[in-house]
Amino acid sequence: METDVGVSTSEEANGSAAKKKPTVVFVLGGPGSGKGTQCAYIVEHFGFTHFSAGDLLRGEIDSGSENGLMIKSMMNEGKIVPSEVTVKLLQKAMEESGNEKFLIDGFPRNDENRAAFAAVTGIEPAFVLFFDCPEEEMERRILNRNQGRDDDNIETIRKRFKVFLQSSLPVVQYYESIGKVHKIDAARPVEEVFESVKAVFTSINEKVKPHGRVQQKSTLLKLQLKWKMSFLRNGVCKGY
Ligand SMILES: Nc1ncnc2c1ncn2[C@@H]1O[C@H](COP(=O)(O)OP(=O)(O)O)[C@@H](O)[C@H]1O
Ligand SMILES: Nc1ccn([C@@H]2O[C@H](COP(=O)(O)OP(=O)(O)O)[C@@H](O)[C@H]2O)c(=O)n1
Repeated sequence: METDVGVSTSEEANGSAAKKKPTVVFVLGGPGSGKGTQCAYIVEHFGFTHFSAGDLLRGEIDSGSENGLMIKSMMNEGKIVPSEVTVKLLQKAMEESGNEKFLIDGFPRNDENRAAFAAVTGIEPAFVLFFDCPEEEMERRILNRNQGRDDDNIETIRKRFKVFLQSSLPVVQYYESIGKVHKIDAARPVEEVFESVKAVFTSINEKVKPHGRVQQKSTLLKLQLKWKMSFLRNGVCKGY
């Protein structure tokens, strides 16, 4: 079992004493692309805590909260629930978890989600996993899912696909434009998809290990500082 994935924050890389922010990986993809399935494997191998925005919203409905009815009717229409509600649920879940590495699945689903999360938590994702899957395959998977979800009917599924194309894909494109997306071909058997996912997490691990680039750079800076101090103390500091 590999557990190491700790994606260092800029604070860590600079060696400053600033409070370490949690590592967040956003897991995106159309409805039925296999986000939840793959997250379960990632948790098992890499020690993340997984939160599904959809599950948190369904939990809110089941808890009988005052937002429950509003959430239920929006989900039944395949619409995106206001960010205020979803971000609050995610923030609370992260705070209560005791972990500092999170997979957040099905979020952000639109630009409002993305901006609200950044503004409220101050956290930017370490990277984004994007499960790329053709619509016909996603539709087949959802219709076979059998989880008794009210929104897994053909009419709502089509609405969710439309919302995905209009609102969620632009978020993926935004993260692509800043080089944060790892795109995975999700139209393969579960085990094959996970091999690709594993490769992403393993390569991130490699980059932040003691002999990785980030660490080497900060070690070099520390050494340079040490030399300068020693020259200064000995009064032979010329040209530095
Ligand atoms: N690679 C795959 N091939 C075939 N079926 C899959 C694959 N990944 C997931 N499934 C199945 O498809 C359905 C949707 O997967 P799920 O993980 O719930 O998707 P999402 O979280 O993206 O909505 C589930 O019934 C799941 O067992
Ligand atoms: N960030 C999010 C995530 C889900 N949702 C709602 O929850 C529904 C189900 O999302 P989900 O992630 O559980 O399931 P999939 O559509 O990915 O299969 C969405 O269609 C939205 O109505 C939301 O409003 N905002």
